[in-house]
Amino acid sequence: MPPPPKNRGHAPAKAGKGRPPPQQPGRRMASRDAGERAAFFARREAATVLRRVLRGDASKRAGGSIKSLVYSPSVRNKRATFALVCQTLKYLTILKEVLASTGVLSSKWKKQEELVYVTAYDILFGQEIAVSGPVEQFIMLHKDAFRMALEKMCAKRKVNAVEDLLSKKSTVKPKPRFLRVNTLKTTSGSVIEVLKKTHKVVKDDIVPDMLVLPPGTDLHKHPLVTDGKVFLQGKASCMVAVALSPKPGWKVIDACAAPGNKTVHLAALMNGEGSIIACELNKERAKTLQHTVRKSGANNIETVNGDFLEIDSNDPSYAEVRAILLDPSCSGSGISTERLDHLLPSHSTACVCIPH
Ligand SMILES: C[S@@+](CC[C@H](N)C(=O)[O-])C[C@H]1O[C@@H](n2cnc3c(N)ncnc32)[C@H](O)[C@@H]1O
Repeated sequence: MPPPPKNRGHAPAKAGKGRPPPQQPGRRMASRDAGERAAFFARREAATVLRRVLRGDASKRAGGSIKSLVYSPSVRNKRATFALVCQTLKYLTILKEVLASTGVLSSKWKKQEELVYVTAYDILFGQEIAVSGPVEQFIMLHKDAFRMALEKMCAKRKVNAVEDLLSKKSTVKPKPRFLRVNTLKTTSGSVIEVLKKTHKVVKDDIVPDMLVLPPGTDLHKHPLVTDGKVFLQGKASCMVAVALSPKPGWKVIDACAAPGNKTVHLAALMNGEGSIIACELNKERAKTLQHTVRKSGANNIETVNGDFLEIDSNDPSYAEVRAILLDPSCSGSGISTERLDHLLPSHSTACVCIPH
């Protein structure tokens, strides 16, 4: 028998499409209300991301990674949205089988099937739902039928819990949280002193001034990050500037620079001495590059919004250039574990495991 779902099955409130219902009078727990409303919107944001991810996967075209889609400016509740997308993908084969076996998906709901999957995940395996719209009402209406279908699946496959239906292939070893100390502003020793009060932190054994923290450590809002004293940069990304090993005083071109993590890493390795010309073709990304440069405190970087291919190599101002860092595709974005590709249907053909 599958374990009982965590939500307690509140009667769904009436709501318009895409809009949560008004707050119920008499409720005292304002923060809980806010959390429920945030969850309502996170389900919609997760459904939009899921649609793009699944379409990209089905068409075998390189769409945006889950992370890049979630971290786009249009997504407000990034943390909850990311968790919902990943969890829904993990349970997707089971959810599809449950919905198919109960035969409740009319053409109306098929048009919004990603929202149905996300909401079904949230109601069957996730949190208690109180703030609801039409899709929540639809899932709540059929919740008992879905639970029975889950029980039948477990019985048929001779497993005790729904989690036992999940493929072992769908889990990968979580990666540590890497961060790079910006030596233009601080030292590894100072950062370790601050972080060790709250986290387990060690120095990386390969990349200088890289620190390693446990997987899942969230430092996005930590003052060290917001002040530009550390950059949340992956290990592979940091190896590039280290491999180039620019010396203080060199003149270097970063040809494809935005968002600028490697540019400012170059500046740190050069101890802020010499000069870096950072080219970025895309206008919006050039603004991000400028922001990264400002945050790093480097004052030897000239940003250029333009095509590095149009640089006139005969121009005497480039005569002194000692090295070019060329990173047209991100060192991390092509790695399947970074992109969480293992969660996609095309990577998990045997997502439901059937014991012999
Ligand atoms: C993978 S990203 C670079 C990441 C960056 N090195 C970092 O570590 O933060 C590639 C960037 O190159 C830019 N780009 C592509 N072709 C370019 C060109 N011909 N000239 C300048 N920038 C270009 C893209 O707009 C994109 O922002």
